[in-house]
Amino acid sequence: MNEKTTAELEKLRDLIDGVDQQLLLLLRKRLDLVAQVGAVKHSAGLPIYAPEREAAMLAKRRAEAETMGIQPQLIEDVLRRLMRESYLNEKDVGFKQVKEDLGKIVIVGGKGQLGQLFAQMFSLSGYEVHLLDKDDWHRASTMFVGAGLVLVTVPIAVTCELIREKLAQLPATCILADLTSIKTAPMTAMLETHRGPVVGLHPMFGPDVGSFAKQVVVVCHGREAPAYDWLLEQIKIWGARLVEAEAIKHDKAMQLVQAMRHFSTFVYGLNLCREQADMQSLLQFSSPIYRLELAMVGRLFAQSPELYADIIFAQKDSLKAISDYLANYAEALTVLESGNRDEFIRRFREVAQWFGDLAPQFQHESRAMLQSVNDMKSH
Ligand SMILES: C=C(O[C@@H]1C=C(C(=O)O)C=C[C@H]1O)C(=O)O
Repeated sequence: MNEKTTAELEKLRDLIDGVDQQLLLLLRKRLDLVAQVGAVKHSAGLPIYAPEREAAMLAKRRAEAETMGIQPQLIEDVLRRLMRESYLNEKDVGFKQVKEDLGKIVIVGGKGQLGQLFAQMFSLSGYEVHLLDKDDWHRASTMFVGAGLVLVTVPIAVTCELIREKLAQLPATCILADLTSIKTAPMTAMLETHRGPVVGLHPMFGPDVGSFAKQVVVVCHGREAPAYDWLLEQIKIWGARLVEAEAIKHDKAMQLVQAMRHFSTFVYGLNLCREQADMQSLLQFSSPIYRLELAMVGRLFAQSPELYADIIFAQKDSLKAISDYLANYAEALTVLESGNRDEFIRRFREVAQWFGDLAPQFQHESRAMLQSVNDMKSH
């Protein structure tokens, strides 16, 4: 670089630094305004997440961007990232308490990660929360006196037994709820053990989400829905979307959504390990999609093996879903072995047709994800 270029670049870079500093000031200002919105919502008992407001705001800003010669997607990306920040910050203000005369909430398995997350959300909403963990059963009967909600969030393998053996003496008006990732067996156990209101919940996210905004919670109705309506309302105020489901249908979906997928991910990792794959060069040569794939596989092994064993072993019928996958894999392999390229293409088309409009939609979605993956690279 000659001196002139250096000087020119330096001048322009100073100006850019100035603009970025102004952006910071504007961000500070926006965060403060959002905090005020949070306070207003808190006192009015409004949900943290306002999808209509977001859609209207995004549409307006996109149109304005267009007239200014800015890619609409750029402002949309920036605003969506800012809105994520808003959910996190609004959360700190706390939430409206929907049911003020509930009495205690006891979280069984309260020291687990999901238990702690729910404990935090209930506390932020003004409820009196008690945690009951493995070593606390000697105090359980006193803890259950005056409880308005007992929420079970223990490993799947012990859920039903624990419900039947330990939760038979709850106050009659107390709500019994669980967060287990299968629903049929725990629902049956709760309904058979407790005479009062029963509801099954399955949060479709892990404990590391910063906020409930836009997250999905599956609801399986048990008994006396009006008694636990406030609980569903409360979860909506936290920003989550509730999806009602029949326990059997939910469990069937989980054979694919959870058991089959986690098991395939496990085998993918197992294979990399057995093959002694050279991770450094895989990373070096990775395209964005492969980087994302490695991240999704690798993140499994950063988590608890017991948790995943529980999820995969939870339903006997998952074995069928997984065996079918293996059969399809083996059969597709024979196409490859026979060198029948036309047959491969025929099947490819068949699957593409089956995906229909979803295939291009997924391509569009994944493009944005892949760009974020690439943005995250620092060298
Ligand atoms: C700030 C608000 O709350 C949330 C955050 C928004 C934002 O950051 O602009 C917009 C809508 C809400 O999901 C609001 O309702 O205006």
